[in-house]
Amino acid sequence: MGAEVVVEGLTKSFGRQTIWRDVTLTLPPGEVSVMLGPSGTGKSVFLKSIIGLLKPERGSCEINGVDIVTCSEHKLYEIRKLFGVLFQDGALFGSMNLYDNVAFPLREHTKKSEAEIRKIVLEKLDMTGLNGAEKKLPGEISGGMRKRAGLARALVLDPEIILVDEPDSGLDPVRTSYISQLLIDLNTQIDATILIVSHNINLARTVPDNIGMLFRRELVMFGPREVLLTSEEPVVKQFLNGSRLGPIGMSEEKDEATMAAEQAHVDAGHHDGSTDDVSGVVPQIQPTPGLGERSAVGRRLDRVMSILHTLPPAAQEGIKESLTEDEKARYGVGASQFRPSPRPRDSGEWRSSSGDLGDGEVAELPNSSWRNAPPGGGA
Ligand SMILES: Nc1ncnc2c1ncn2[C@@H]1O[C@H](COP(=O)(O)OP(=O)(O)OP(=O)(O)O)[C@@H](O)[C@H]1O
Repeated sequence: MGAEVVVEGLTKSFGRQTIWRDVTLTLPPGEVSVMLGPSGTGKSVFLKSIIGLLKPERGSCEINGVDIVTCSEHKLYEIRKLFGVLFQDGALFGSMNLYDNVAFPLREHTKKSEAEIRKIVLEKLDMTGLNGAEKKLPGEISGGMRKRAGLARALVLDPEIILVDEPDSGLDPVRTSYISQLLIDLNTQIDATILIVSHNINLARTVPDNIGMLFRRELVMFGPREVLLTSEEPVVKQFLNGSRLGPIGMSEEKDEATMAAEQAHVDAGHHDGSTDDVSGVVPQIQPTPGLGERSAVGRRLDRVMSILHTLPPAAQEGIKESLTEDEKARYGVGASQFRPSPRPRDSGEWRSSSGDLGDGEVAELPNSSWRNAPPGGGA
């Protein structure tokens, strides 16, 4: 199973520009999480901070008990070996064929023989659907293939945590669906913790177990997918519907007068720019038949059911509706005596800033009805 990543009170600035502050969340081990946010909100900066390529000014990011913000360079080097990273463009070496690109980390960081390396490289190329393409140069293949080659390379050191920066960038919707399926299949096969940074709505709706969103220099939310997908929070609704109506503007956030003018424009019959009316909890992508079940699914269900009473009512409904009859019986859903058992403080629970929540209580967002998980909280 992949490693847990516990982020607490993380703040990152460049000079006087704060990118985000006080970000607190837990990436549950072996689960898939997506960090959403409009362009420029610091998603890539977040990803680079988690792997220690950038140093946040405050807060901690603990992996296997090591805080990568304050640990020594030596420890950081060791922790980085747990990671596989897919950068936006695949970050392949242009002069090397795919085989050598994928073999590169093994030749650099291990003492494996060429025969062992060959076995691993061919296995990872197979997992990413690149059988037979090993002699191609990055310049000779499509963007989607380059991404998959980048993923194959990210897999060769058997990572416990995979970070994926905008897997959909530059891809058409169909290729984006394929890469979404591939990410779920990889999670099924290796049970790694996966964090995807993206602003692709379809990917966010269908791939992750947990979703977070960065906006206005803070983490607006982070929690089980059902929380964000059923959220009435204006910024979340606007983002998920790709609409001009809401607090997100062309570049910076909008003032109230602009929002009112835009609302009047739409009320007068003009289109708001959104492309679909999908709402609520849509089904999550399942592993390709033959690969078996994702181990994360059962673990996540236990975890989510144990914090169900702390979630917003719409999210609770979404989760209950997705349960099979067996699951309902197992968790006592529908029975009047249903009351999930409390979990330990650092179990990745969704919670409010005021601490633990009781039945029927809800968490709060800054300036709105729901809040991100504060210190100790998370997915
Ligand atoms: N090394 C750096 N030095 C100074 N500023 C930086 C650095 N890296 C990123 N930034 C700034 O941090 C902000 C957030 O950038 P980031 O690339 O993380 O956004 P993003 O949410 O990933 O955007 P997009 O969705 O467009 O990729 C931007 O204003 C960017 O200019």
